Amino acid sequence: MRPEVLRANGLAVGYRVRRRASTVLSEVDLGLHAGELVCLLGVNGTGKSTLMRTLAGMQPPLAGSVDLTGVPLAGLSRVERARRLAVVLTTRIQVGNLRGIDLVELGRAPYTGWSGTLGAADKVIVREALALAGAESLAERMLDELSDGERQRLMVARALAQQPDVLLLDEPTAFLDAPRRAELTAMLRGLGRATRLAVLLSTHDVELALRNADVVWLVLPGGSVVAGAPEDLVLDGVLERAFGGRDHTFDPLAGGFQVRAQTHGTARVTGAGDELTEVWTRRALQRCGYRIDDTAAVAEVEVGWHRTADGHRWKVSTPGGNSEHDSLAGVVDTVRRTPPRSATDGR
Ligand SMILES: Nc1ncnc2c1ncn2[C@@H]1O[C@H](COP(=O)(O)OP(=O)(O)OP(=O)(O)O)[C@@H](O)[C@H]1O
Repeated sequence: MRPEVLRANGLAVGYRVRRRASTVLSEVDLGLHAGELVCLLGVNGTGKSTLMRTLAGMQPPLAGSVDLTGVPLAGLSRVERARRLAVVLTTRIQVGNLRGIDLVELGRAPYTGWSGTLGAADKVIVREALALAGAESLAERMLDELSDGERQRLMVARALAQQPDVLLLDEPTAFLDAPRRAELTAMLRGLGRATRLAVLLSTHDVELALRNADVVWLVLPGGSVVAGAPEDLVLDGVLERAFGGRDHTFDPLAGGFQVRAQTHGTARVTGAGDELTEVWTRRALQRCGYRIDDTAAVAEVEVGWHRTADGHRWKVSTPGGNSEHDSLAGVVDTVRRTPPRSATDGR
C-alpha cells in the first residue's frame, strides 16, 4: 500500500460569519496517497475551493484536523509546510516586473533561507520544474505579457520547484485550451508515477477527470464527499446524482453530459461496420432532440449510410419523404425540418 501523505480526519470546512459557523462540508475522512492523482469534482459552490484551502492550511477547519505526511498540519511551521505541500490557485497573481523564471525561482524560497540566493542545485531544480510544466519557453518572458494559460503553467512550475510531497491545484485547467488541459493532466499523472508526488486537483472537466484520475473525490449535494475509482462512481450512479440536473444528464455510456433535450421523437440508426460514423451520426440526431432506439417498432426518423469513394452517403427517411446527403450537416438540416412527434401524432 502506498503511504498516505495527506489525511483529513473528521474534517468540517466552512466559514465563521458574525461568529456563527457556516459549514460547507462535514465529516470528511479521506486520505491522499503518494503517487496518486486525485480529482475533486462537484457542482459550483459545493465547497471544492473551501476544502482545498483548508487542506492547504490557508483557512482553519471548523472541526477535525489535517495530517501532512503523518504530522498535524496545524503544528508545522510555514517553511516545513511549504517543503511538503505546494498549492496552485486560480486567483490572479499580482505581478510586478518579473520574468517567468523569477516566479518559478520563488518556489525555492522554503530551501534558500532568508537570503533567497539560489545555489547551482536550486537552479537545476528550477529548470527541471520549467521543463516538467512545459514552460521552458516562458522563462525569459515578462509575466504581465503572458496569457492566463501561460501564467498558469508557470504557477505549476513554481509549485513543482518547491519539491513537495503533495501538490494541491484548484482548477488548474480553467484557463487552458482542450489540448493543454489534457497535456497538463497527463503530466501531473505521469509526475505522480515517476516521483511519487501526490496530486489533488479540483476541476470542472468531468470527462478529463474520469479518464485520468486514479481516484475521484466527489462532493455530493448535502455537503459530504465520497471517494472512489472514477468508473465505480459512474456505475454506481453517484456521478449522475451529483451532476444530473433538470436540463442536463450524465450519459454513463458516453462518459459525458448531454442537454436533456425535449424529445422530438425516436430515431433508428441502421448503418453498420463503421463505428466512428455511427457514433457521430447518433450524436447529430441526439443534438436535434431525437432519442435513438434501433429496435423501436415506430420511429419518426431512420438514418442509414454507406461508404463512397470520397466519404459517406447518408439516407434519411422521415414522414416527409426520403432524401440522401453527403454530410451530416445535410442530415441535420432535413431532420430539423421534420415536425416533432406531437405534430405527427394522429396522422
Ligand atoms: N469567504 C467566504 N465567506 C462565507 N462563505 C463563503 C466564502 N467563500 C465561499 N463561501 C461559500 O462557501 C460555499 C462553497 O464555496 P466554494 O468556493 O468552496 O465552492 P466551489 O465548489 O469551489 O465552487 P466553484 O465550483 O464555483 O468554484 C459557497 O456557498 C460560497 O458561497
